[in-house]
Amino acid sequence: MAMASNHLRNLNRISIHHFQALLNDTTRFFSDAASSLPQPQPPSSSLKHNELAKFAAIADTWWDSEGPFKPLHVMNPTRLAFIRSALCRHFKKDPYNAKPLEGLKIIDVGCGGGILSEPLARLGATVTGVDAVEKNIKIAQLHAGLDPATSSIEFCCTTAEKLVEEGRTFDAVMALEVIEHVADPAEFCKSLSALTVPEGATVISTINRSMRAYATAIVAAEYILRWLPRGTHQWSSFLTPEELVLILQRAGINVEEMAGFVYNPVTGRWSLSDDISVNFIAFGTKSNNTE
Ligand SMILES: C[S@@+](CC[C@H](N)C(=O)[O-])C[C@H]1O[C@@H](n2cnc3c(N)ncnc32)[C@H](O)[C@@H]1O
Ligand SMILES: [Mg+2]
Repeated sequence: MAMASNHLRNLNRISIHHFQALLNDTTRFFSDAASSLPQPQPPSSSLKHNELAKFAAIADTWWDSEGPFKPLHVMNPTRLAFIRSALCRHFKKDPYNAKPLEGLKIIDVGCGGGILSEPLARLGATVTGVDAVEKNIKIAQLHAGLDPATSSIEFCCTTAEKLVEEGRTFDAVMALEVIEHVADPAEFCKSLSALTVPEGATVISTINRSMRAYATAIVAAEYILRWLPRGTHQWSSFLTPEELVLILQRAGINVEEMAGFVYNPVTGRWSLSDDISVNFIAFGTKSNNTE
């Protein structure tokens, strides 16, 4: 596992170099300030425009592993380990295979710059990444296009609910660090469920609405350590694990596994833990008799 995460980190380092050069060449692409703002959207159950504007404002830093998305980059090997093992177990795939997710159609909802979509594709999955911010999708396409192993990812600026209207379905649906930014979490979960095939899997990660989360994920991360821009998270928008389990259950998804992510300030690494008091991830499956 250590070797795998070093490999991922190296890939990241190589690609950031090429990516910065490509990004410089395409400044014209992004120079129009208006294009960095989310365009007016038709009414939609999940969109919260002030949340989208926050991500549009820092979109060109997605692949800067020392920038505002550093926590996601550092957390990525840990959350990927959880997803990989849960998907392999559920879909009876060999976790020791070089491409254990081969044959699975996976959607990454709220994919941002593609930090999760890319390693999922490298594990063999057929990946679709969607995000409500156009600029994120352009960055994701540019970055994934640099590597033949990720260039086949389908990126699209859209929402889960629009894909439901189009009748799209996937073996596994991911929404990592997104639900705390949507307008209506219960409706969002219904859309994620509708995108999941019967007996498919849904994975959600988010931040617990606990006092510890207020102290660490907001006060420390935004105001003391300045890992994230101030105002990134609203404590009142967080869901407790119990609330998430309930709204997923009402949407037809049974949560089968949950884990916490815990940060070690000495090593600067995240690890999986039973402690779900701050960051947590839930793996659920859709029962056979729901739509
Ligand atoms: C914290 S980022 C997480 C990115 C990615 N999932 C990851 O964990 O690496 C949240 C992303 O969700 C997107 N987003 C927020 N609300 C959305 C919605 N209703 N539909 C689709 N994307 C949304 C934002 O534009 C942003 O890129
Ligand atoms: Mg967040």
